[in-house]
Amino acid sequence: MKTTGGTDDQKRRAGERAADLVTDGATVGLGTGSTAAFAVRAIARAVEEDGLDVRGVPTSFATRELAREEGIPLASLDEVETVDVAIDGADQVDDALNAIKGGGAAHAREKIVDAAAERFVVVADPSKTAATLDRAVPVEVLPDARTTVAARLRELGGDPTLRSAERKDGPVVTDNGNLVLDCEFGAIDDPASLAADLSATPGCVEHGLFVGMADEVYVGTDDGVEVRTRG
Ligand SMILES: O=C[C@H](O)[C@H](O)[C@H](O)COP(=O)(O)O
Repeated sequence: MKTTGGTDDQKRRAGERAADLVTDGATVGLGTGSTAAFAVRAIARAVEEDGLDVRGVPTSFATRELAREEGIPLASLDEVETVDVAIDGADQVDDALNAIKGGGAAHAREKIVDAAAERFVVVADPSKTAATLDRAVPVEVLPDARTTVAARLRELGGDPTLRSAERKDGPVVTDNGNLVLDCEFGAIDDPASLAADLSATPGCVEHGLFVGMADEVYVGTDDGVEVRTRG
């Protein structure tokens, strides 16, 4: 379930500008998705061409593969306690820098890495920005809990749909072996309250609401990068 309408040039500008934040010796959270991939490639170029000394912490199988191919030294999630800077994409970002993530079903690991970061930078294109979050919220669930979690999501006013795989029969299975319910809530006026309700639902492994986490959002435009900062 991808919801992107930006251009590659917009995404590239955002990703490459964010990659400039990475300094020598840093532990870097490597986000997932088409926008974060531009940052991953830019970091890899700095490693190869400038001898930048980093270790990357990938947030998904796909990002680990990309970073490995591009030659970024890696550490796995269970080897790090803190991350200096995390650069990650988003499906939607509101004016308060709250985000919906998980269009690629990577939000559980992304949230762990992004929350461990001293500085968490979202990279996006203008199609991702909105005054109020209103896209479907991905909810990763233990497979056996999908029915009870779906019932709870309906109690919370949502309309959940089991995410289907595009190129195989059956559902999407996350990197963690779980399923994803995409839940429409309409306009989300109080993301913090909804996030707390989702986190308190037994069987919900992680949801895609990233509330109060991003320090900055870099929005790539047709001629530059707009930097939005918390506060
Ligand atoms: O699970 C995937 C992630 O949350 C992505 O960061 C998000 O879906 C944005 O991806 P993209 O930059 O490809 O739109």
